[in-house]
Parts: sequence; C-alpha cells; structure tokens
Amino acid sequence: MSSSAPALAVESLRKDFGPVAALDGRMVRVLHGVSLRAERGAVTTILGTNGAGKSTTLGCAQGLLKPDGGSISLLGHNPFTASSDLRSRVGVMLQDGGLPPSVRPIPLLKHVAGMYRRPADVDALIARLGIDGFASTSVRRLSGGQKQRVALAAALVGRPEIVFLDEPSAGLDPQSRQVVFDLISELRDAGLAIVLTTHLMDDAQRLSDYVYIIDDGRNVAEGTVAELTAHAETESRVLEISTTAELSADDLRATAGLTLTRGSAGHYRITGVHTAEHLAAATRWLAEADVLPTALSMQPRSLEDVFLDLASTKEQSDD
Ligand SMILES: Nc1ncnc2c1ncn2[C@@H]1O[C@H](COP(=O)(O)OP(=O)(O)OP(=O)(O)O)[C@@H](O)[C@H]1O
Repeated sequence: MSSSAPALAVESLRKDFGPVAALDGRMVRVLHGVSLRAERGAVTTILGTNGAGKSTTLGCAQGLLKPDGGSISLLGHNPFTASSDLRSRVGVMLQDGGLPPSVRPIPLLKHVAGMYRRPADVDALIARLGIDGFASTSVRRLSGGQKQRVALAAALVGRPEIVFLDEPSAGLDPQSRQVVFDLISELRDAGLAIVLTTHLMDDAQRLSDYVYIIDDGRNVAEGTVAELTAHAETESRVLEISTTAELSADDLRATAGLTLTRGSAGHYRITGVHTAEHLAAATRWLAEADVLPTALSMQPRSLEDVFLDLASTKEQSDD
C-alpha cells in the first residue's frame, strides 16, 4: 500500500438520527466512533451485518450526510463542505443504480462522460463491460445484472481517484462477475482507491487488500484477509459435511462449543473445531444421529467464518 496520505481517512465518526417517534422523540446514535482509511492502489472493504452502519459511514464519507462528531478527509478535503470540484474526483456506484429509467445505456454514459473534464474512453468501458450487448434497451427494462454494469461504468467514466462500490457483483452471472473483478483489480493496480461494501464474503475474500468489520456502529476487527484469517487458522478449523440427511443446529449446540450452519442444499459447516477431541465430538454427534455423510472435509477458516463468529459473539452478548 502507498505511504502517501490515504484517499479516505475517517476518524472517530459519530452520527445521530432523529428525533425518532418510537423513542419518544429522542435521537438515536447509529455511529459510535467509526474509524477507517482507504489507501490509493488498494481495495478497502467494509463488512457488517444489516444495520451495522456501513451506508451511514459511506454517506458521511461521500458528503451526503453531516457527521455529528469525528472527522473525515476525502482526497484531503472535508466532503460535506467541499466544492463540486471534489465530486468530479469521486465515483459512486449505488446498489439500486440510481439511473434514470427512460434512457438507453450508451447515450446515458456519453452524457455522464460529457460532464467531466477528462473522462475515460467511454467506448472501451462499454465494450469491456459488455454494455453494447443491450444498447437498445432502456434502463427501465434492463435486468439487475445489466443495470449493475451500467452503474459501474457510470461510476468509473469520470476517471475518479476514489470509487465507492456497493455490492458491485450483485445479480451478475459468473462471466460478468469475472469481468467486473478483473476490471476492479486493474483499476486498483493503476492506483485507484476502491472502497467496497458487500455481503458476499467470497467477493470480499478475493478482492480485498484490507477489511474493516463494523458492528452496531463500531469497529470490531480489521486487517488484511490473511491477518483476519491467519490467527483463526492456527486455532480452529471448519468441518464441511455433505449429506442428504437433515441436521439440526439445536441438537449440536450443547456439543463442545461446536456450531452448525447450513450452506447450500445438502451442505453444512461445523465451526469451533479447535482440537482432535472437537473433531471426534463432531463425528460422534453424527454417528449418534445415525448420519453417514457423503463427504467430510476439514478446511481452514474463511473470512466468512471470522465474520460469522464476530456476529454470533455479538448476538450472545446481546442476550
Ligand atoms: N434516517 C434514519 N433515521 C433513523 N435511523 C436510521 C436512519 N438511517 C439509518 N438508520 C439506522 O441506522 C442504523 C445503520 O443503518 P445503515 O443503513 O448505515 O446500515 P448498513 O450497515 O448499511 O445496513 P444494510 O447492510 O442493511 O444496508 C440502522 O439501525 C438503521 O435503522
């Protein structure tokens, strides 16, 4: 990562909303001091469960919401008071696209490009993202994945120095997803600061140079993917199980601190396997349930496991 000033520096950010009628007209604090940095030439990912405060943090970082405390530097400026000059150096891709429904994608992108002093090569971007394949369809009639590609192109067309991407691969088929991943990697290598929010842990694990996990408006963990999973790797494994039998998380809960989660159909994961005795307890539990799996395998923990652990720790402490 670059040693120069970060493209985005958020320090001890606080944000209140309200007054909230359901709280007798009181204000509600949703950010309690979030801090993060996004470097140039890096993908910085913000992970958090629904309602953790990701959108609020990014709304403040983009100058759309006024913070109630802390500080934000976006390309060296306060985004809430900065001039439109700063906006032209920042790209934003929203989850719902925010695109006008009645226009066709190519005139739209050319129009957006016309608003910038030194736009990207629009035709190259259109070809790269396969937008010419649905050029005659108005935005209203595009599929979710097609809209995503147009929204990504619109965020990049001004050749921003920092770009905010909200779920950039949502709704994309595997081929388009790969195109988007390759483009993000190239832009990162060219020095762009990329701030990513996603619920897709595979995306986060594959793309991120640095990850912040926030929960309930606070930082709970940060590091590279390797740092976040390495410590876990030496301490714990995941037992992956394939079976046609129905396994119940409730039945396992009392067993040696093991946790069962259901993945895709017929696939389960048991986390909390720290020792050989834990593994024996897990297989004993399967035997007692008279389940002979079609496949069993031990895996290192993924970013998703780290994230789920942090989220479940929070749920337990809320009980
Ligand atoms: N205008 C508002 N008034 C009151 N509360 C709000 C407002 N906007 C957001 N909140 C609350 O702030 C908290 C954080 O919301 P935020 O949208 O930032 O979460 P998020 O991490 O982006 O969630 P998601 O993954 O669901 O998009 C939530 O509890 C939400 O209900």
